[in-house]
Amino acid sequence: MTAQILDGKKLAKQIRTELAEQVTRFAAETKVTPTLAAVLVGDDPASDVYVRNKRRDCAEVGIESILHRLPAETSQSELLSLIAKLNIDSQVHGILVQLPLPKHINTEQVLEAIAPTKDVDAFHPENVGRLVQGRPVFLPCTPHGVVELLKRNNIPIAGKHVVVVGRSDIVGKPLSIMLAQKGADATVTLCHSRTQNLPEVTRLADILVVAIGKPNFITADMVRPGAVVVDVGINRTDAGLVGDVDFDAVSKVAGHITPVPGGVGPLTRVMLLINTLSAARVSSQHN
Ligand SMILES: Nc1nc2c(c(=O)[nH]1)N[C@@H](CN(C=O)c1ccc(C(=O)N[C@@H](CCC(=O)O)C(=O)O)cc1)CN2
Ligand SMILES: [Mg+2]
Repeated sequence: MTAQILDGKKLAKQIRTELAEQVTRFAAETKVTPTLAAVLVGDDPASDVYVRNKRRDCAEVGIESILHRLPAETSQSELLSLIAKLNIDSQVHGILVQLPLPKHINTEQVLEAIAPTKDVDAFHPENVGRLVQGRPVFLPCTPHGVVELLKRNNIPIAGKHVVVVGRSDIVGKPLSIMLAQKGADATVTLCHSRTQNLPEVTRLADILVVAIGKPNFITADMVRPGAVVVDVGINRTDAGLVGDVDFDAVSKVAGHITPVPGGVGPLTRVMLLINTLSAARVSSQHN
């Protein structure tokens, strides 16, 4: 068997085309251009690429983006005061602080300083709480990207057993909550580094989502034949960019599989655009 490829790059392009029309209509009706402030601290090369790509996506759909590039030595209070300024700037609808931040910065405190109404990453505790309670304002970008990739490829989720490997705040934790929520209705198992007999558990999955940051960790024997495999990992190795799934081996067993690159990553970026437009809509209703 050869798995069907879930092409995130193509789908992201299609959603951006839809979004461009929505942004044009919104701007015509309100005379407001949705605007994202991107905060990049330090010189992590990967973060640099991600922020550049996000800003290119914004330009493509008609969202304005403003880059605030700060040196690695920026202090906690300098960063907090920039966020305080962006919070009260009525021209700014969304604030994105690219992670990871330098080690000396208290990331939790920074994320909590972003106004929840401008928190287009949905990392603020208020937005995480709203997600858990099933009344989100913004959905977190990568988990939303995973769900959209499944839905738009007509992969049923309701009643299916989804095994999520990795319990990060950005991916595994929120994704497992979203999938178990009413409306998505999956049965979810969340696995992590202390899970016993991991291959036995992953083999139970109708849909296996992996987000652990370990190159080629998921091997063919860990996947039930015909399962849907979603690889959220992005690992830079000597062999280039690879996911958490051994793509060549697993694609011989799985029914569907996402590639890396070109799978979940491009959808993560699209969901940020959706949240920025949504933040601008809410803000214009209040003005
Ligand atoms: N503030 C945030 N920081 C981080 C997030 C996030 O959602 N918000 N997630 C990751 C990084 N990330 C977005 O910021 C991200 C990573 C990768 C991609 C992507 O499109 N990947 C491409 C490959 C690009 C490459 O060559 O590296 C792909 O998979 O095809 C998008 C977003 C941590 N930080
Ligand atoms: Mg820190």
